[in-house]
Amino acid sequence: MKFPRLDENIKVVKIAIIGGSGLYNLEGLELVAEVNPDTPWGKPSDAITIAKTASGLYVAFLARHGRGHYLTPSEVPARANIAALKSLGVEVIIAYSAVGSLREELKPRDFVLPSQIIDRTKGIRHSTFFEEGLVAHAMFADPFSAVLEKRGVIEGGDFHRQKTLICMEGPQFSTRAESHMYRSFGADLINMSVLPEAKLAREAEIAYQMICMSTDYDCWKEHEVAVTVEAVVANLKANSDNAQRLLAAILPGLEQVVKNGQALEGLKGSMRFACMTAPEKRSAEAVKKLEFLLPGYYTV
Ligand SMILES: CSC[C@H]1O[C@H](OP(=O)(O)O)[C@H](O)[C@@H]1O
Ligand SMILES: Nc1ncnc2[nH]cnc12
Repeated sequence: MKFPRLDENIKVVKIAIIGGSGLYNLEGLELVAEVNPDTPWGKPSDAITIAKTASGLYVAFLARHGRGHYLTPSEVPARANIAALKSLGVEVIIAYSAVGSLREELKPRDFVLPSQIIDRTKGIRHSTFFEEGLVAHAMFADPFSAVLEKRGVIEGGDFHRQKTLICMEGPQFSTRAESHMYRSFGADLINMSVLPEAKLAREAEIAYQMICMSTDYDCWKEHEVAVTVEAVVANLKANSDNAQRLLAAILPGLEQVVKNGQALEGLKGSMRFACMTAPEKRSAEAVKKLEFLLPGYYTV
């Protein structure tokens, strides 16, 4: 399908959805444009589609692994994805992810809102916008947006809440010994995608929440078959209507939060003060790149 480029009628797109494994398109909304912006960190995973909601707001959709799933979790150009969304005006990202469950009570096809993250990626992913002459340290103690919970955007009993998500490198799944170790760490869920996406959203001052769809019990259950892609995909397919319904249910709350200017509570301006590098020591090249993301923050 062909769409017009983002035009002057669409001035700003404040809400974005990142689709993970099995979720490659937005359904039920009128698609009005498609963009594929260049950023100082390259091109995003795929073209970004823009849809219009019933109340006239615009929503961007980006497939994390590309439509057709051609990027491994480690190859996802997370900096370009976040920078491209920011350049459209995005203030809130809802990111979907297929996850393994490390707890009996988090059953396959359940939806889970994680509140914490443990990093088990291996340092091979670009995980910051601040490097090479411009140093900043973002707060990340609470990695997901408090505003979305506080303002009742994501409410109701359909979710497990307050769970810890561990992010592994992949693309291979874990060994049984690793799966047991992650449980002993206190992790409840496992995926390969929340990092560096969540860190970069924080650096870009975008409110970010991941919605996890449990697809398997990984491999910690000694006498049960270990996770396979077939099992993950079967549960994702069975659950795709629920995922789209859930999105439709939270969109009005998201729209309210952005309309009321509440999305960036506690975030807006935070990266100005997180910068450590003295103005005269800032690399011109780094400042130029950061100007794309946070205009006016670091220019001297
Ligand atoms: C298809 S199983 C492993 C794969 O699924 C998850 O992807 P996403 O988070 O984009 O839904 C997981 O993180 C792995 O990348
Ligand atoms: N068991 C698992 N490990 C890592 N990522 C996953 N995504 C879905 N299931 C997973």
